[in-house]
Amino acid sequence: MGMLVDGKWKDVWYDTDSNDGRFVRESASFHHWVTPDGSAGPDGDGGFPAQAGRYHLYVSLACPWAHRTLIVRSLKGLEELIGVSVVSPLMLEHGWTFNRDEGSSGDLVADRQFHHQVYTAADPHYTGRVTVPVLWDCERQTIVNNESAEIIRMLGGAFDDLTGNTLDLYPQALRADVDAWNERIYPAVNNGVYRAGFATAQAAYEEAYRELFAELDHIDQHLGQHRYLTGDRLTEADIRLFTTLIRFDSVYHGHFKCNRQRLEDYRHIPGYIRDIFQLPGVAGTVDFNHIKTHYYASHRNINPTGIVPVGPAIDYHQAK
Ligand SMILES: N[C@@H](CCC(=O)N[C@@H](CS)C(=O)NCC(=O)O)C(=O)O
Repeated sequence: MGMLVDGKWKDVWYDTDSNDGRFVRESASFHHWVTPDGSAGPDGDGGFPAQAGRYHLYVSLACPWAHRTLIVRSLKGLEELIGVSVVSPLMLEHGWTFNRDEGSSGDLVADRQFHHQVYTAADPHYTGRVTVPVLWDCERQTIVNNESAEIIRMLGGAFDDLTGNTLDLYPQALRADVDAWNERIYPAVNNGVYRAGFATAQAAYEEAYRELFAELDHIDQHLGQHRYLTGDRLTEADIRLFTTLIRFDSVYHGHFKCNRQRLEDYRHIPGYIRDIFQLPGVAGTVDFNHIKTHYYASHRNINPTGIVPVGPAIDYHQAK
């Protein structure tokens, strides 16, 4: 685990000391946009037209942020257009690395050894964290974007003329509602589990824990009346929430001490998780071996033995 400083790898853990023991997630650094015709995206730059075979995703199957991009790639029928390289689940002194062990693919673009080499290929003087997901442009040999929220938005629309897929995960009429859910779910839930798990002070942990379960209670209540967050239509807000929920009972409940209760003990959340898990193309993106191995065996400051728990035994294929 570490970061790049002026293009050089440094093995350092997150700095929580300067924030009273709180984990503060760094913002992503690459914000270019793929657009249907290469015209300028929200960043104001153009030059990234949607084309089959041009873009490539670097993901970890363990990572909830990267998982969002795999689900949207699948739901939007982009498997043939956008390739994927899967890193090793272990993230240790070199950060994310490439190998071809169980479920990992190696770097299918340039056979690199370390994921940080993808970043220095884009910017030899890059300073910052080296994260997944990354959307790579094989033609310009650079990182288009490394923010999952933006990548799923692009995958959700930019390639529609090529695929003919019209599923709209950010429909105009629901945008305000989707934005509002995203805004409350990111700090309390998506990042909330990390704020609890990576806290290095009791008060910081408890603050995150309280906000997390208050929001989960709210969501459970809401799902008593609605199939999805914004009503009867699946949107990107559901996908963003799902990738945290599917990891919760296996990892966050124990490893990150988010243990007031399991999600399976809620009334409506278990059915919601299964609803999304069982949508065509979603279950194949979920890999509990990578998920559990990554968290329990990579964060040695939290779990020094690196032992990966065998359970829990939860069947997401069953109706609930
Ligand atoms: N804002 C980013 C966050 C991505 C992120 O933090 N990914 C984690 C994996 S779950 C990572 O690569 N961490 C490595 C690090 O922080 O050094 C996104 O949503 O794409």
